[in-house]
Amino acid sequence: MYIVNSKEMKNIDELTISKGLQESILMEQAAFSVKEIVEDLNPKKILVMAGTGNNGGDGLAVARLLKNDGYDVQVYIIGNEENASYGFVNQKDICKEYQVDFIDEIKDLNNFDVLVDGIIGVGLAGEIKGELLDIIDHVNSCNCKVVSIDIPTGISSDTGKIMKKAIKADITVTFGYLKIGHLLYPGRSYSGEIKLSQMSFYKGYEKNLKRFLLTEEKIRDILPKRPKDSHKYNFGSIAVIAGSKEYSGAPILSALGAQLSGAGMVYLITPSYTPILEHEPSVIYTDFNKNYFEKNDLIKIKGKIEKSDVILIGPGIGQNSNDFIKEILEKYSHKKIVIDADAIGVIKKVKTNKNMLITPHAGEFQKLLKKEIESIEDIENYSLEKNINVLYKSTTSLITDGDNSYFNVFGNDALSKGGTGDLVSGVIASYIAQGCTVIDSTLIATYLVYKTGYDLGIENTNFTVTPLQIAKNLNRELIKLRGD
Ligand SMILES: NC(=O)C1=CN([C@@H]2O[C@H](COP(=O)(O)OP(=O)(O)OC[C@H]3O[C@@H](n4cnc5c(N)ncnc54)[C@H](O)[C@@H]3O)[C@@H](O)[C@H]2O)[C@@H](O)CC1
Ligand SMILES: [K+]
Repeated sequence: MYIVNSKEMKNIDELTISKGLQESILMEQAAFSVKEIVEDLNPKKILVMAGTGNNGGDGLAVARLLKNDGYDVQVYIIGNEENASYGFVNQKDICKEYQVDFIDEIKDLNNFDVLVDGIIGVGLAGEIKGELLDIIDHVNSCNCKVVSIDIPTGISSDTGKIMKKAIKADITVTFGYLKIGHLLYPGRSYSGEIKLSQMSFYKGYEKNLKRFLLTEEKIRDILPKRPKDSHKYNFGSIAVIAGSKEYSGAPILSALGAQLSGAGMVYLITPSYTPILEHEPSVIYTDFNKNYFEKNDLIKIKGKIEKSDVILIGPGIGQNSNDFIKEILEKYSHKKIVIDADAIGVIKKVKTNKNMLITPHAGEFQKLLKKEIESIEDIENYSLEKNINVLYKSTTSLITDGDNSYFNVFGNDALSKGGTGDLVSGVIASYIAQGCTVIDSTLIATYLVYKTGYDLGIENTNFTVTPLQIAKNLNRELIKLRGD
C-alpha cells in the first residue's frame, strides 16, 4: 500500500483532473464516503466546520448530502472567503440551492453529537494561527464525536507533527492514499481510527511513489520457504559479536533472536562471560574473559567470521570496543553486516555500503545527523548519502535503502523496553543468513517482533511483555504466516 506526502497527493489530484475527471466529481466521491461514515454514528445533530479551501469544499458537500438525506445539519465557515478555492465556492452555491443551514457563531459544541472537521486538509501551510487556535481548543474539549476529513486540522500530512494546535479526531476519512502524517506520531494518535476511501484517482502516478505501508501480505510474499530436504548450511550462519562487562544480557537476546527465527548456525562471541548456553545450547559460544573487545581479538575469531554469511555487531558492546569494531567494518565490508547499538557511531569513520544496515533509534540517529530529525526525508537522504540501509526504530519504524521506504506501524509501548532492539537485530541477521535481502530481512524481523509484542500485550499487558518472552513466542506469528 502506497504512502504519499502532500505534494504527491496534489500531483495525483492534478493529474487525475488533467485526464478529464472533474474536481467536483472527486469532491462528490470524497464527500459521499465521509457522509456514510457520519451516518454510521447515528447522529441527531451534526455540525460541519468548513475552511475555505477544498477541504472545506468536501465539508460543504458532506453537509449537503446529509441534509438531503434528512439529517439535522448546520455549517460553520472558518476563514476568509475572499481567498476561497473554486471547489469551496461551487459547493457553497450548491448548498444554498439545497437550503443547507449556515450559522455565524458556535456557542456550545456539546449541542451536537457529531462534528465534521473540514477545516484544513493536505493544504495546511505553516503553523495554525488566528481564530482557529481557540476553535481547536473548543473542539478538543467537547464531548461530540469528531470526524476529520482527510487529516485532522493542524496535523502536517508530511511529518505527523502538530502545527501549533491540532484537532483530535475519533475517525479520519482519507482519500485514495494514506498520508505520512497519519502514520507518524503524534499525527497517528490524533487521526483516531483511519478509514481509507477509494477514489477515481489516476493510478498512472503510482510508478513515482516510493513509500509503502508494511502489511502482513507483503511479509507473506517475502518470507523464505524452508525446503524439506535441507541441512543447516541451507539456512546460513551468523557471527554475533556483542556484549561487554556492563551488558551481558544483550548478546543473549540477539543470539536467541537469530536462533529462534530459523538461522542454520549462530556463533556468539562476547568479551566477558554470558550464560547463553543455559538459554539455548545450540549456539556456538566463545568469550575472552575480559571486559571489552580489543583490536587484536580479531585474530582469534577470524575463522568464525569468515565461515559466517552475516555479521551482527554491536548489541551491548558499549563504547570501549570502537577500534575493534572499526577493524571489522573495514575488513569485512564485502560481507552482510548488521550494525546495532554502540557500533552505529563507528560508521562515521568507515566507508559504508549497501551490504550494511544500521538500526538506530531517534537518539542514536540524531547523533549521526548532528541535528534533530525534521522529517523522514532526513533519514532517506542519510541513507542515500552514506549508501547504507537504515532501520529507524520508533513506534512507527522506517525501513529504507534511500530509494524505497517502508513504514512499520505494528509497534506499540509493549516494545519500549531495553533489549527489544537486541532481539530485532538478531532476527534481522537470521533472515539475511537465510537468503533474504537486507531490506526484506528487516521487514520480516520488525514485523515478527512487533506483531508478537503487540499480541502478547493484548493477551497479558503492555507493562509486562519482555523481549525474552517475545523471542520465545516468535513461532506463533510464523505459524500464522504459514497458514495453519
Ligand atoms: N481535486 C482536489 O484537489 C481534491 C481535494 N480534496 C480535498 O481538498 C483538500 C486539499 O485542498 P486545498 O489544497 O484547497 O487545501 P486545504 O483546504 O487543505 O487547505 C487550504 C485552506 O487552509 C487554509 N490554511 C492553510 N494553512 C493554514 C494555517 N496555517 N492556518 C490557518 N489556515 C490555513 C488556507 O487559507 C486555505 O483556506 C484535501 O485535503 C481534500 O480534503 C478532495 O476533495 C479530493 C479531490
Ligand atoms: K481536516
